[in-house]
Amino acid sequence: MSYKRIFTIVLDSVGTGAAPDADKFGDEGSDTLGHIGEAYKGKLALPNLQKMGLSNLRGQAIEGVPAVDSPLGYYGKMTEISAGKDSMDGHWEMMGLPVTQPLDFFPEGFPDELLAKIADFSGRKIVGNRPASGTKIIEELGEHQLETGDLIIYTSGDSVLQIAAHEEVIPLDELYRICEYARSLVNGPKYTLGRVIARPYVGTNKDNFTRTSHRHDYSLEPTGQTDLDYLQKNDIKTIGIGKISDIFSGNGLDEVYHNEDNMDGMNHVDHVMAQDFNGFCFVNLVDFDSMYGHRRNPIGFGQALMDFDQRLATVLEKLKEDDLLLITADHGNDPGFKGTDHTREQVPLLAYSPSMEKNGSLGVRDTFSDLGATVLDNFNVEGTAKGKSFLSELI
Ligand SMILES: O=P(O)(O)O[C@H]1O[C@H](CO)[C@@H](O)[C@H]1O
Ligand SMILES: [Mn+2]
Ligand SMILES: [Mn+2]
Repeated sequence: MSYKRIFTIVLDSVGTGAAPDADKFGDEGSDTLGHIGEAYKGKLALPNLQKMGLSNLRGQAIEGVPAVDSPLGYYGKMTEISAGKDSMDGHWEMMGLPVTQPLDFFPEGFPDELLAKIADFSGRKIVGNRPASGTKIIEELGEHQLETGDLIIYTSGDSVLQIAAHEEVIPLDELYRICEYARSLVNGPKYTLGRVIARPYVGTNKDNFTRTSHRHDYSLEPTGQTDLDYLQKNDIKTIGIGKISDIFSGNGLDEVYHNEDNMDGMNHVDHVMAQDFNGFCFVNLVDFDSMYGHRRNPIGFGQALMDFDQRLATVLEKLKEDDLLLITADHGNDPGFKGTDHTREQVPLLAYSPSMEKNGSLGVRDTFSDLGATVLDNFNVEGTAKGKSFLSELI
């Protein structure tokens, strides 16, 4: 059987337990879903994800979300082979391009030489220059920025250079120009960074600074062809919702929607589901990560999962016989864990189509690339040859 439309929803950072190589990242014991369940003390309710087998795929069920006797479809986990644990690593790997060369990251701050160029280009001084939480650093340096117009540059455990800028001090078009310039400095060979991120915010003082949805990610150009490119070349329609287009620098996508937030993302999913097409719709919902994971807020994270779960009900209802829905994640971001960085975890893999006559386990996949391999297999397209299709297991 082949499906006419495949929808893949990436719940950004919704990991399901430490990966076998978590020790290399200092992430042993991390478990995003498990620790959210614990924080809710049995009150987490995810009826639709539960029906799909969200706890069946785990060794230990999420508190409040028991495993079910007969899941709707197929369930499993995927292990990441990429060198990093950022969104880019996860999504590129899903699309057959694992990031095997570690990218640069700067736990001690960026080299002076690099910052001097950004200061020269922008005519602004630079403050910050260290790993930090984005909300904490604007609390700390935002008022200084209001007074001086200095740029706030910071990083994290990921390969990222982030520029926080008050929208009324450094207007968006200026911020975006500075970020584009910074991007041009970190495309290798000397410095290779996964992402430059514009982080605009508004507010009058440190107690009310709020980041806006005008965030923009400038990713490294994919270093090779991805499954998206192969699909597109073979006239299979490709649609990106949320930050998918940013992550692939627009490559391999026929149609693109940006999200204001998760619910807006689900509106886009509903909109695309109402269209008739033959192809692949790749969705990223980032609020889990940016609003709750990095903020180490398990209650907010759980609420965002419950909100998603409600919207999932409509998606499940509207799926057609020849549609396939895949739900997964790109890395962990355990809100019960130390620090504020992503966590190296395995990710859930849930597969459902109303045409399925059976259910069962897809096991633990050796790489996220199995997802892209399955999509290519379905549309009969030759691609990167990374990953192993599980299409024939879905019956
Ligand atoms: O703390 P904020 O600014 O949300 O930053 C986070 O967002 C980046 C991209 O996900 C991560 O690398 C982490 O630094
Ligand atoms: Mn991510
Ligand atoms: Mn993140």
